[in-house]
Amino acid sequence: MVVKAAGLVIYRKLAGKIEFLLLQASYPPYHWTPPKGHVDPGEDEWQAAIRETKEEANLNKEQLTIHEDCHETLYYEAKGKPKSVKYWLALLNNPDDVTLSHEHQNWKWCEVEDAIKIADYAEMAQLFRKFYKYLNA
Ligand SMILES: Nc1ncnc2c1ncn2[C@H]1C[C@H](O)[C@@H](COP(=O)(O)OP(=O)(O)OP(=O)(O)O)O1
Ligand SMILES: [Mg+2]
Repeated sequence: MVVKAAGLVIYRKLAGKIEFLLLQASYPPYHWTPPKGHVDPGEDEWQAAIRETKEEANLNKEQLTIHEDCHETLYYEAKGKPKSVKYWLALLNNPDDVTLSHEHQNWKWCEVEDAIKIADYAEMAQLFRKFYKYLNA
């Protein structure tokens, strides 16, 4: 059984530059990902993505413009189980402050190459490239 998760790849535009939001886990391996988490029973991936973004970064749907047509699903193994994570791209309308839940210890706004470095996983790198291309198309 695949463990399903979902999230939002949030970006902002600051001084003409696109920056992506990454959150650092407060537990090993202290990895950096966009806000995301498990799909709860009775929820679909879209609902989970929005709920997790609120819980993890304190950002509401109203503060975001979600690009419903720009999404990607990653598949990898986490804690010995296959996991899927569906991400949609979302603009943070105003570059407001982000506040964190206890699950994270730090956050960072990163330009695309920095986001790719810090996220550190090959599929995540591809996802950032694809979403960045979408924004520059
Ligand atoms: N894109 C990825 N590819 C491969 N491994 C990853 C990727 N992202 C994270 N991992 C690793 C880091 C951890 O060792 C493990 C679980 O991380 P992650 O999927 O972020 O779940 P999580 O349990 O920390 O949080 P969440 O509840 O938000 O899904 O998988
Ligand atoms: Mg999470």
